[in-house]
Amino acid sequence: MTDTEPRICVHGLGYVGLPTAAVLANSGYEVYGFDADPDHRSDLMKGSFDIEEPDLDRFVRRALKDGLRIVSQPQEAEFHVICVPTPYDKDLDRTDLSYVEAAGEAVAAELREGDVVILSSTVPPGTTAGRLRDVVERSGLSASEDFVLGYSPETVLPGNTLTELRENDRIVGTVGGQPTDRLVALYDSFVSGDIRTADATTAEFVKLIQNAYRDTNIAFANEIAKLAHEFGIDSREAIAMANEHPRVEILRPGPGVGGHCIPIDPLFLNHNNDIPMLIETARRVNDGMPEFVAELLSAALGDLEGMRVALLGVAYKGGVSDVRETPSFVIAEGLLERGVDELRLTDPYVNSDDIGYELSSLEESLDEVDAAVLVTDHPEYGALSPQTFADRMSGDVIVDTRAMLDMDRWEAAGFDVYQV
Ligand SMILES: NC(=O)C1=CN([C@@H]2O[C@H](COP(=O)(O)OP(=O)(O)OC[C@H]3O[C@@H](n4cnc5c(N)ncnc54)[C@H](O)[C@@H]3O)[C@@H](O)[C@H]2O)C=CC1
Ligand SMILES: CC(=O)N[C@@H]1[C@@H](OP(=O)(O)OP(=O)(O)OC[C@H]2O[C@@H](n3ccc(=O)[nH]c3=O)[C@H](O)[C@@H]2O)O[C@H](C(=O)O)[C@@H](O)[C@@H]1O
Repeated sequence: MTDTEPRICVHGLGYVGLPTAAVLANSGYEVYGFDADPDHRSDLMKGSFDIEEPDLDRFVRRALKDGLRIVSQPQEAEFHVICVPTPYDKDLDRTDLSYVEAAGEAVAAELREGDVVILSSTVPPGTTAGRLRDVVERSGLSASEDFVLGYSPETVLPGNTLTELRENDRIVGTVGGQPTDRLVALYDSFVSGDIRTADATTAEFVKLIQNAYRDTNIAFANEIAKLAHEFGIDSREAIAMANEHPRVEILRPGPGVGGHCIPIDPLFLNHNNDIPMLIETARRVNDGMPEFVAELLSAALGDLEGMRVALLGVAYKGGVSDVRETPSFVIAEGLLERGVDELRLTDPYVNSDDIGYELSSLEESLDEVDAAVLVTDHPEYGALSPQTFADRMSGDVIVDTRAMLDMDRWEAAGFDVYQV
């Protein structure tokens, strides 16, 4: 980089913004990192944060030494990149865009002619060209003449964020017919994937349909699992055989869909319309899986009243510590409602302090329980030994929602194993 390289202000330093700011700084840019949360800012200034991603710690520390400055106010910069939350307000049935608006106001206060503003948060189609544009134009500058306003969705997979941030293809789109070349140049400078261009609304839409596609496909797998159960068939065997067809690729059934994005983003497509039917139904199918898990357990144990049950895995998917929208909590609530007396939760990746709930070690969780439910597909669970369970459990029921255990081996060891 040279002295003439642009400065970049990243607004929001969470799961997306912090790796983004660090990657930009490590690529040689001068980066201001602004987060609205003062505690998070002061932790970051000390190099401390509780976002767990492979290599992120080292990467952020390196950036903080050279290039990334955590600031208590947004700063003037040639590029503003906005990575703030966009939660879905289920009571109002719409996306909460207040954080995007607040960030837009902060950008407007620092905006100069010629700057580029890029929204990276996931939003309903039309947000950048509508709400965000209105807010940023309060600066007195126009998005079609004086500055460039654009959108570029983030598609990183939690657990593999740093790699995907640098390697995934990207889409960049602008509003007001502005050229995309400066956005392309920015991302091209640190991304090895292809950079595609569109208008901002198309770029917003593409992000949403990617996650709705995955949600819908997982729902299909989950529905197949329920049907297979009904017909007394092994769902995994049937799916593996169906997938031998050259144009069939059914995903893996499981305990439901968790995470910060896939259960939420498809809802953004309903914005100002009532068209989605398939997408909404897929949501309901996936949201119904924790109930199906509870039904499997009830069928195996009879009455759940007074039972002790261990839930293996709290994170929403294997190999991560993220518990946002995790099916484990929904399963736990459902089992308690059905009368389960004692529920033990265990997870090798999650800390009790982070979730405000006491977690047990794997061994403790199994002591004298009537049943164990494997919820999260943590890689470690593939190597579980039936002997450890037999030595500790008082019952012999295992519900394996991820089909990770070798049924024959566990049944030979005396367990009744039920798979989703
Ligand atoms: N977590 C993920 O893996 C992915 C998230 N996304 C999307 O990216 C966006 C951000 O998500 P996350 O990083 O996960 O959220 P997050 O909650 O981890 O981080 C957001 C950060 O923004 C800060 N913030 C809130 N208002 C602010 C403001 N006005 N100015 C500056 N900072 C502000 C918060 O204090 C927080 O630290 C969301 O729209 C999300 O849907 C997209 C792809 C992947
Ligand atoms: C289209 C797509 O693959 N989107 C990714 C997704 O990340 P996320 O970790 O939420 O996705 P995931 O690995 O499919 O997991 C979602 C949930 O679905 C479950 N799951 C996943 C695949 C499967 O066959 N069966 C299944 O039950 C997982 O256990 C998890 O609970 O959402 C991210 C996001 O938008 O935040 C996005 O950036 C990622 O690229």
